[in-house]
Amino acid sequence: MSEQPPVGPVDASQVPRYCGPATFARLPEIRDVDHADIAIVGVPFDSGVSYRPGARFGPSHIRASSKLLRPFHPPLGVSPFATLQVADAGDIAVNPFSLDEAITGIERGADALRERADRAITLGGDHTIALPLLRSLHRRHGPVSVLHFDAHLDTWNTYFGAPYTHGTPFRRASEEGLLDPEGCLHMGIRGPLYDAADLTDDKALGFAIIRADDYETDGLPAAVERMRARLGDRPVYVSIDIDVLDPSMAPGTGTPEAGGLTSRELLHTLRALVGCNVVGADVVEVAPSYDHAEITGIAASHVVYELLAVLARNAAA
Ligand SMILES: N=C(N)NCCCC(=O)O
Ligand SMILES: [Zn+2]
Ligand SMILES: [Zn+2]
Repeated sequence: MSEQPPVGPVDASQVPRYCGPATFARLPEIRDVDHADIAIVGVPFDSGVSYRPGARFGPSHIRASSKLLRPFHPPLGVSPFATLQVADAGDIAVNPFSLDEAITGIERGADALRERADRAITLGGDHTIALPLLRSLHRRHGPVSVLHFDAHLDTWNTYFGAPYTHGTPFRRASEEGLLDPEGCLHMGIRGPLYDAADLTDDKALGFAIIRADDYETDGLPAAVERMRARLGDRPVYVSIDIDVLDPSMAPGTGTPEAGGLTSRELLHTLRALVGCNVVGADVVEVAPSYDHAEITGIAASHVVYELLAVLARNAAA
């Protein structure tokens, strides 16, 4: 952290919220600060989707839905933007016509951003982007625990013979040795699979599972306790597919599944990461064309804010 107090968001008592800037939470752009503790960066890319497209517009939608965020987070008793220098690093612009080039471009963009910011929270984009982000992170941290919130496993092998898709990033990451197989965990899994073997394959890749149903049968505190026990003090990458939420609370997404978490359950679970070594995060699969009244965008922006509050609380400890 630098000596100067952080440059914070535009003051909503001076400049109404619906006036610019278009950055996340009306924060400064990264070029306006010396160094950022946390960068918010967009990856507007959705060429890896298997069903509804549109997550390329996720970053701008989440930013637009983040204007009402306020400075103080009561449950954790922190002011994230006053504790940490958070800045918006804009978007990593990648090739929409070549998955291979896009994946290399995202990795290079993430590497370059690390020169200017200690950690990044990435706004997707479809879930394909987690693979290059994990490749980049591996260079700095070695194998990490992935804490993966999603309706879907995303450890499938290929789609139409293609290895890089939004349903396959964590299988590729595991094969490449990017993950700590003792510490990876899916949260919120539900819905139909292709085959029972999907689950045995997933387990062999190093993932444990807390299902959406477990929230119902065992309750939220048990889910949180199991999560913390699995993560321990390992470096954790938090990957949040917004479709982990029930479609009623996140309609704006490409592969919705009934029976998901409430946004309250998700925010509460994330809050329990206080004290964990969170080294990076993404929020993916927000597809605004299927959203209504910014329901999904607001959920995603609060998810980012919750992560920022956790990181601020950890930094203040
Ligand atoms: N990563 C997300 N959102 N979805 C993966 C679903 C892949 C499928 O169509 O089976
Ligand atoms: Zn999903
Ligand atoms: Zn996913």
